[in-house]
Amino acid sequence: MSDESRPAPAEPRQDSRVAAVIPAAGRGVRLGPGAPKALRALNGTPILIHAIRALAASRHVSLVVVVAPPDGAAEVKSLLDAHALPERTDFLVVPGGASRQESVRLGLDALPPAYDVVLVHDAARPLVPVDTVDTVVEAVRDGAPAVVPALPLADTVKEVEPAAVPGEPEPVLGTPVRARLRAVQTPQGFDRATLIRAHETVTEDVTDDASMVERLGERVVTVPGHEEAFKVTRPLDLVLAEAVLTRRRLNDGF
Ligand SMILES: Nc1ccn([C@@H]2O[C@H](COP(=O)(O)OP(=O)(O)OP(=O)(O)O)[C@@H](O)[C@H]2O)c(=O)n1
Ligand SMILES: C[C@](O)(CO)[C@H](O)COP(=O)(O)O
Repeated sequence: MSDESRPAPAEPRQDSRVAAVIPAAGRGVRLGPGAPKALRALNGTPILIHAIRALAASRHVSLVVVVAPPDGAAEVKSLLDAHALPERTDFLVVPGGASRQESVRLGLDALPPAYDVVLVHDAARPLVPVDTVDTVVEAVRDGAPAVVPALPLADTVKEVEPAAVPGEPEPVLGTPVRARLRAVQTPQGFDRATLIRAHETVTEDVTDDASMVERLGERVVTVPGHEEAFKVTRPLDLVLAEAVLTRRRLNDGF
């Protein structure tokens, strides 16, 4: 985008209303057979309920839009009724789509007009601390059109030529400088109009919402992520999530 056609930098939006869209429609194939991942239990409570509570814990978030498995909206509504959630937060449930991108778009379609800041948060990141949520909101309110929580990498990363057959050796093409790399998490926070424009414009498959905004040529910034905001993807992640909850209980003294 040329400098002339690029929109002026966003103004701070301190009084903006904040909604969270929680895509929860994935199957959880990498977690192994069973119910859709968001509906599986973590210490006896569905992963989705942990994620909703984590977002609703932020005093900034006044609406949570849950994007349910395509045939699971009624079940998710019952789950929300059955679990204690903050009364100051409104909830909507919509059915999701075949990809994360489509599910997020369906969640955005359901957003009432009053909300001008949108967080997109994976149900699969049930333990994100409220301070991380608040940091993302504050950065958007301070004028960033797109904000991602990010952490430095512990591993060295190689670019490879992916093998046609999984498990076969893969030629290494290069080693990006690790100090310049970040692993990004959710919630990712957006100026609503920017995120909607990104979803209307970008048709390629991407793995997060911020990369759609990057493709518009808009500014995306990072804020510090948190190690407890990890994504429950494989079975070992559930073990880690249970350990984190145990540590929190011990730290809280009950
Ligand atoms: N069609 C889809 C696919 C994914 N998601 C959501 O996007 C988030 C991140 O996706 P991921 O962790 O990859 O979940 P799954 O797609 O369920 O995992 P897998 O690839 O192992 O099946 C999850 O909260 C998931 O529910 C979604 O709402 N709709
Ligand atoms: C959005 C995300 O959580 C950022 O790290 C991630 O890209 C989701 O990827 P997935 O393949 O859908 O798990």
